Amino acid sequence: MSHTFGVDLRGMIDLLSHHLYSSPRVYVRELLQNAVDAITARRELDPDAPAEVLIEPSDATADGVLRISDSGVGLSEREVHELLSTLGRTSKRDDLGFTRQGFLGQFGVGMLSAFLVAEEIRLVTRSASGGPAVRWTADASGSYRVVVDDGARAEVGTTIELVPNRDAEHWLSADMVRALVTEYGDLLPVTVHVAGEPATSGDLPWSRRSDETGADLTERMVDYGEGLFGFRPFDAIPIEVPTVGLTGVAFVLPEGVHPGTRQSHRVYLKRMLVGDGVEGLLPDWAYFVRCVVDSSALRPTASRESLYQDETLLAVRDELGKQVRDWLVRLDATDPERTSQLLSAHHLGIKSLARADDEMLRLVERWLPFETTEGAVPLRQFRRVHGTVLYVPNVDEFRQLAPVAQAQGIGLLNAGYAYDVEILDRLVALDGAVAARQVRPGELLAALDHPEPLFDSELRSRLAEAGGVLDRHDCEAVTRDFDPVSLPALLITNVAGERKRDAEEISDDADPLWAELLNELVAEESTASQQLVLNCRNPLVRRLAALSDPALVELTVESLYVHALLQARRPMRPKDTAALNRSFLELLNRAVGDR
Ligand SMILES: Nc1ncnc2c1ncn2[C@@H]1O[C@H](COP(=O)(O)OP(=O)(O)OP(=O)(O)O)[C@@H](O)[C@H]1O
Repeated sequence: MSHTFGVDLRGMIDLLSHHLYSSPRVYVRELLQNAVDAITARRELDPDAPAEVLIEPSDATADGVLRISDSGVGLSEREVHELLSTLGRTSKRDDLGFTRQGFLGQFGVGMLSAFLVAEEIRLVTRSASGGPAVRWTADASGSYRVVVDDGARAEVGTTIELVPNRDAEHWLSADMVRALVTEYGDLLPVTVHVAGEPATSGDLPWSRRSDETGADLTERMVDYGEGLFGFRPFDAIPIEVPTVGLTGVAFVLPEGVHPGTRQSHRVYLKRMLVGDGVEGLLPDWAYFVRCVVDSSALRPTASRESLYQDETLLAVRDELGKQVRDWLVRLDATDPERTSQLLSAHHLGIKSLARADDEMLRLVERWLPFETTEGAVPLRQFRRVHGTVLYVPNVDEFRQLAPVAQAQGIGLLNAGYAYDVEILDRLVALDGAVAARQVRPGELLAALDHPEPLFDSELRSRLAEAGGVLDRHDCEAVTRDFDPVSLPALLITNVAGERKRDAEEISDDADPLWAELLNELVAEESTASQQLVLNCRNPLVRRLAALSDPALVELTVESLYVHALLQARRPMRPKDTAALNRSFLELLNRAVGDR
């Protein structure tokens, strides 16, 4: 046996009025929306019908109720029962349930928001389709009365009265109502009067005025943006997506916006404000852009406080992203100075875009300074000098290798920041392998000179005497001659050594065939995972070769290792910290003991 769901009206009213909307303030929007829709419906029948919305706030009426009157299409007695008194029923959808063009409402629940501030709603209406005037009164408990009262109202249209809740009176006062009407309805095509004064202007601020040049419009928009945000935008870009009746302006923020900041945009739908914290209108990379737009076809969620995330919104997001990007490319062609300013303010978003967009990549290549051994230089300039961009993908490694590379006349680029490596990879994909190449620290070794043999063998014997001090740190000593002279030693990772150690660990418990294969792969070369490259030009290293006390040799070698480790900013393992303490205290001891 089948049953029909029962509905507890009081519960529904509570749910919709208190939990759908985030604040009681939306009651103004819902009433305005109904008044404007009613006028739209009447004008479909009679284009010359008056278009008036008048609001008398509760502190301006003798009986303390808020009154809103419209010259709209009105409702017949049957419509009052069917539309006003049935939850979810609306006159703003067609027979197939699609939203009717030109109407703001669509869900058939908005009227209930009046219960956020009112304990009773009274409505008097006369329909444009004839019939007597009707009174409808509803209270928050979910009961309503309908009375036919032809004397209640002479003209076609509707007047709604809200009897304030005891603790919601301030929401219905003149100042509040005027502020809310202007906030939500400023762009509405129908002028709304509050206490006899117009509270809306009806103009889309971004529409070009007849006497205005493009430059004037931009200037006015930048002023408008400053009024909205409290700071002067970098630029204002006109945007338009005709397929969804969208027009507006995208403001490029000046600087200091964090890439993690949520983008939020001011969105109007059919000229009624949805909100100024609406998300998802632009791609994530455009975090430095804020839009103000109006659309006739994007869909709101039922609360009308955000946009419905559908295919259309995704398509609009792509299109708006494209328009911002095109503006950037245009800016680059017409005003390079400003482009470079913009890039330095918002490099992260633009870099992220460059990973998949060739024009953006060229822009980044041309303008964005990268840290290099020659200072902050754009990629293109660096390529012009060095042919190939040699880079290290790690900031600390760059800091360590840069002075050495620089002294040898090798240009090195720091690709250790977000998206750098991907950008360089893309450059290689476009321009070929000659464009950029990652440098392994070991490669730098090959560029360094070998020391003079006599000194080398002397130093090596000292190192041999120092016994296993470097072995303990899984490190092998390498001797080279290089600049800067002031740098005694350089610690680099030995990729081959690391691979060998991993292979050994794996082969311990791998099947014999696999182990053999691995060992073959890493058979030759050193096993240590780090190399301490001693600079034979450095005075301290030179003195090291001449030391006769093996304990002092060991102490010096370990101190040089720890110093190089600190320089390389590698994470300190417990045994490294122990070595640091040991060598530091021992050096101190010797220094103090000598006195
Ligand atoms: N001022 C008015 N004049 C004429 N009809 C009205 C008026 N206010 C409400 N109505 C009728 O009552 C119906 C229900 O209104 P309600 O505000 O609850 O929902 P809606 O406007 O249809 O949709 P939404 O929930 O999206 O606002 C409307 O569809 C409309 O037919």
